Amino acid sequence: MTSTAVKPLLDVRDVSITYPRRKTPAVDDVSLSIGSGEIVAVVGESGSGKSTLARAVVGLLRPDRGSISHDGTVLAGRRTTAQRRDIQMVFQDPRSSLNPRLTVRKIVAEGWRTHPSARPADPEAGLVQLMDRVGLPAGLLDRTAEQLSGGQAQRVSIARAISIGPRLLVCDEAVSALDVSVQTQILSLLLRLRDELGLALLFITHDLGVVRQIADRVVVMHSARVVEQGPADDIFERPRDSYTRALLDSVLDLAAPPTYEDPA
Ligand SMILES: Nc1ncnc2c1ncn2[C@@H]1O[C@H](COP(=O)(O)OP(=O)(O)OP(=O)(O)O)[C@@H](O)[C@H]1O
Repeated sequence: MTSTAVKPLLDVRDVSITYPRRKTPAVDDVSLSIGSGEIVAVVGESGSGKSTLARAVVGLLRPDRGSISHDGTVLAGRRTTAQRRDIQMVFQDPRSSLNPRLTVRKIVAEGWRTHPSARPADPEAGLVQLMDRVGLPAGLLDRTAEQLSGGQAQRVSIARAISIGPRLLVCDEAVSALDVSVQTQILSLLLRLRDELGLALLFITHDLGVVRQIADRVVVMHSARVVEQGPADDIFERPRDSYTRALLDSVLDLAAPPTYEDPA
């Protein structure tokens, strides 16, 4: 009997990263994979290594050990234009990741300069379509980034990221700076983009409530290492690791209904 192994879109194998002048690794022997159209959340407390891992996946940092493969090809050395195009990042705070003086039009079309093959035949129609995809009126194209609300700015960041047709979006705390109601709207936008475009997401967050809303699979990090990973339902309903259980308990405490004392 023959079997054809499906290549994951992204495969992180035994990756370790130590920052210069640091004694302990920021990421220690981490492995995870993401399939096409899959949403994988990496969750853990501040300092557990999540952002370092995200930066390595998009090529901003190079692992000291282990490998990162894209579509079955190990990403070593300089990435090709196609590899860079395929993995895009959305940052935490759209107000600091977007140039406040640039118009939305300039920001969203920016990627077409470095990736001309992604430029649509009719760029203006392409811009209007991208705005529609992220739920913004085309009338905002001539506003500057500083004139946008936080939620609008994060939608523009997402439009910029998807303008060149990536297959994987790395979202590093992409909703943490937003109000809870705006968070929910951005999460449903990301879920819709997964359905419409087949986008995969590597979703970095410290917030288990966010993970519950969006993830197919969850990777729990603690002190630079993966302590547990699996389907979201298993992690939430049958956590095996004591750190995962403690994380879940802390959220359950927060979510517990308030108890009122009878003043009488
Ligand atoms: N540029 C850097 N130089 C040296 N050490 C760093 C650097 N960036 C992060 N670190 C250290 O690496 C470890 C992991 O940090 P990282 O930012 O990846 O964690 P995190 O889980 O994303 O936390 P946070 O949500 O607070 O960013 C921490 O000990 C942090 O202090």
